[in-house]
Amino acid sequence: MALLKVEGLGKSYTSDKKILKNINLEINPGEFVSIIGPSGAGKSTFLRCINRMVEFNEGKITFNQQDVGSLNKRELRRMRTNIGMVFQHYNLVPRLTVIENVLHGRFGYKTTMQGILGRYTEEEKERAFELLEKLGIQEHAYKRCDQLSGGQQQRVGICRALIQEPKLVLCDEPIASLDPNSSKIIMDHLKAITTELGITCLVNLHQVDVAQNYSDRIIGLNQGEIVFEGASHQLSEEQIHKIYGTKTKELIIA
Ligand SMILES: Nc1ncnc2c1ncn2[C@@H]1O[C@H](COP(=O)(O)OP(=O)(O)OP(=O)(O)O)[C@@H](O)[C@H]1O
Repeated sequence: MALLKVEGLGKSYTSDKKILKNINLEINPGEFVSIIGPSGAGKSTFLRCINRMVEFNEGKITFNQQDVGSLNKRELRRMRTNIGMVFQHYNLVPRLTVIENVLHGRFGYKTTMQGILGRYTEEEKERAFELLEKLGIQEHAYKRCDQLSGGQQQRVGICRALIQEPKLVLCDEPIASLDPNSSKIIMDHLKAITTELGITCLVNLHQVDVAQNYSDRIIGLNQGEIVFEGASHQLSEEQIHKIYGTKTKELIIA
């Protein structure tokens, strides 16, 4: 059974323009799926509709057998503990330490007061260190996040998402601010750890070659519509042209 089912999804921010148009798709447990498409295609909007960071106007989203659109505030908060997010600009608290930022991923499980006081169990702290170790940054645990490189900060962002014990991780252009070396490290880690933990991953990407290298499946968005959906090896030059409206792959990657 699909972990995520999207039916007839539509989103407009203003009355004169539809950003997402009749999006239909299913994501199965354990899949690694990339969404590609030109700037403004609606990739971020789509990702944000899934956990209702952005409210959608039309259609239905079913996550983990729950009708996302019908959840009240409290139910939504509970559902969001099952969905981790990784952002382009990491969204860490720069003046806090690495370990504190990772533990923030447990916020959804805490009362407001526990969260404010930073009350975490020994088990949670141990898990945070385990994840930092898996991502190769345990030696930085007590450094302030703003002392780390971009690639290291993104690894903290991934640890923070994973400590939630999510069923799904949504990654919104996780390597857009990184150089090619750091990008490879991040994608390798993301793929390896989500595979190891059996976590489903939905990733917005600008780089077609990266999507092809890491994904089980690729979804191509153009002007708010799905214009391609298939296994990575099915993405031909012609399909890429259709997604981006360009003639060569070089133009897209540049
Ligand atoms: N909060 C908002 N209010 C109004 N319009 C918005 C808002 N957020 C996004 N948009 C518009 O929606 C369209 C799609 O934006 P979105 O960020 O989802 O695209 P994208 O494919 O992720 O683009 P990029 O790759 O550049 O991040 C754009 O035209 C954008 O200007």
